[in-house]
Amino acid sequence: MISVQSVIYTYGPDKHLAFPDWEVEQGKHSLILGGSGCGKTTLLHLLAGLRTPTGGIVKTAGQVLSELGGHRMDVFRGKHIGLIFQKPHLLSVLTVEDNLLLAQYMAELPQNKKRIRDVLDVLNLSDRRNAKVYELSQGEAQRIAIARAVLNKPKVILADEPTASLDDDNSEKVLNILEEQANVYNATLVIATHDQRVKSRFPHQLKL
Ligand SMILES: Nc1ncnc2c1ncn2[C@@H]1O[C@H](COP(=O)(O)OP(=O)(O)OP(=O)(O)O)[C@@H](O)[C@H]1O
Repeated sequence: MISVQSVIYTYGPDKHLAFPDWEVEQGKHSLILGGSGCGKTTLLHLLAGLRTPTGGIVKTAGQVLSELGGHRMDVFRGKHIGLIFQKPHLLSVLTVEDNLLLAQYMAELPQNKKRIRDVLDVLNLSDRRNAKVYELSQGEAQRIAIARAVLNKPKVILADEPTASLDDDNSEKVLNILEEQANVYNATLVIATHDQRVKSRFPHQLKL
């Protein structure tokens, strides 16, 4: 579950963002919508604990994030929050498997190659396990980023414009996988987007 109460974020003297109060129950899916510059990415960063609000309370996976700091926040994020960005942000010189091992390590979880194989299987990416990331297509790399986001069975999945750079086919695939994976783990799924192809699929929406 996530919730945002009286949250403001200040980038500087001239840039104050105020967010409406908002809640998404455990296992539900929602979109964050709004024009360019309205604060969609900022809100996702607040929900992921990548930024600290100037005021108000952000709860993600039932945890008030301001109660966690530094290293504890990093481990909490690694264990309970799956993050997907517009670009995959994988380490391109490493193999797919090594990128996923790194995600387990960062969350202080034991190395579990079987779990990695299982996730890659589900996403139809088993044959790419030993490929270097720079050898992947854009669509494959985005699906690996989803594999990494769901690897540690997070309670919340946050995706920032996950389909922006994809064609219709890959966009459809990525949305199906995101929804399926969120359902399998009963994770709360939040997608920030202005992609029309995404808007029509999710009735629960926050407009900024
Ligand atoms: N690091 C920063 N320093 C100062 N201002 C920033 C910074 N990051 C974002 N902003 C400003 O904060 C506002 C919200 O930015 P944000 O990236 O959250 O919007 P967005 O809705 O995700 O936009 P887009 O759809 O174009 O990606 C914008 O006006 C932006 O210029």
